[in-house]
Amino acid sequence: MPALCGGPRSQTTPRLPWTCSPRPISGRGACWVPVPTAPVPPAPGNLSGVRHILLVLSGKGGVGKSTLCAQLALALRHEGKKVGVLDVDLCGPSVPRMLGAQGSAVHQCDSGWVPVYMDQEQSVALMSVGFLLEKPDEALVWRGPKKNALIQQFVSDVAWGELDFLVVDTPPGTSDEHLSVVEALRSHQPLGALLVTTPQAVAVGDVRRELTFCRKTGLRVVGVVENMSGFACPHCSECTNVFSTGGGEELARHAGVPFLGSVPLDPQLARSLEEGGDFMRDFPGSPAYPALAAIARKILDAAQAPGPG
Ligand SMILES: Nc1ncnc2c1ncn2[C@@H]1O[C@H](COP(=O)(O)OP(=O)(O)OP(=O)(O)O)[C@@H](O)[C@H]1O
Ligand code: SF4
Repeated sequence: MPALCGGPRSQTTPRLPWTCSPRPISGRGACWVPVPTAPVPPAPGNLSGVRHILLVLSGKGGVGKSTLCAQLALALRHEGKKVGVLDVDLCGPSVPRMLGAQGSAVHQCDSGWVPVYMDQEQSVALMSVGFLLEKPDEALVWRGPKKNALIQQFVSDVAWGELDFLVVDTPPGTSDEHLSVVEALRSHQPLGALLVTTPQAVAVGDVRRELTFCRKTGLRVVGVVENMSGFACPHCSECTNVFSTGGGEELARHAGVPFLGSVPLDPQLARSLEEGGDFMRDFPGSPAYPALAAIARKILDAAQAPGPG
């Protein structure tokens, strides 16, 4: 693992094309805010210690991509893996809040940006534009080239160290940012995509477009997950299908890709996400827990299976 600066941060300027300036963030020291100065060349990368990269995609907003990213990172950690979470949902970064890291600052050291670690063992590392904003609810109003340059820099300039998995949260849809992240990551590691949908037909229709995106960009589809698949009552654990159900499984079968499982709407999960807690540690008896744990195990199996991802 490359040496990360644990002590006072050095004031090394990151690689071109960025110029960086230390900017104070209220009550929590300085963070480095990148300012693009030129078109971005392909970077050699800082991902040499990362074994598997999982891109989490959905065609529609609000279906639970960030939730799945955060919880699968925790579930993989509970399986003894070292995990990184890269949040490239630049306009709606929610992973820092969900993992209780909101308000943390990114530091700079000789090997690049030091991610924010969730624990002393450094078993979950996070990088998000949310750490670079002066105010957590500030909007990033940038045009495509600047966003693409920041994504490139997240890939090339973060000192991830040794990771078993890097889970990447993306914006909804198939935009420029998706192409940028696929291009930026492609040369580094075997890459797979996890497609998230909800049971309603519209979300399933949108996820079909994600499947097309994966085919066109040569991304291996690790599997489909159906989220918000029924409401799990916290009192009796009865699962009520608020919407239709089974759409994700049918879609996966139709597309010839694995179906990894269904996660119910779970009030305990919602609360844990709001509070930034460790759901996989704190709620082993809750209805969403076995579903998430089983999906994480299938991802581990997929990572061990021969193939491009
Ligand atoms: N299975 C679940 N049980 C309870 N609440 C959930 C579940 N999945 C997601 N949520 C809640 O639904 C909301 C939307 O989820 P999330 O932010 O993960 O979606 P997203 O697809 O990442 O959204 P965006 O497109 O805005 O990035 C969040 O408030 C989250 O807490
Ligand atoms: S789901 Fe129905 S049966 Fe279960 S506690 Fe709620 S109201 Fe009662």
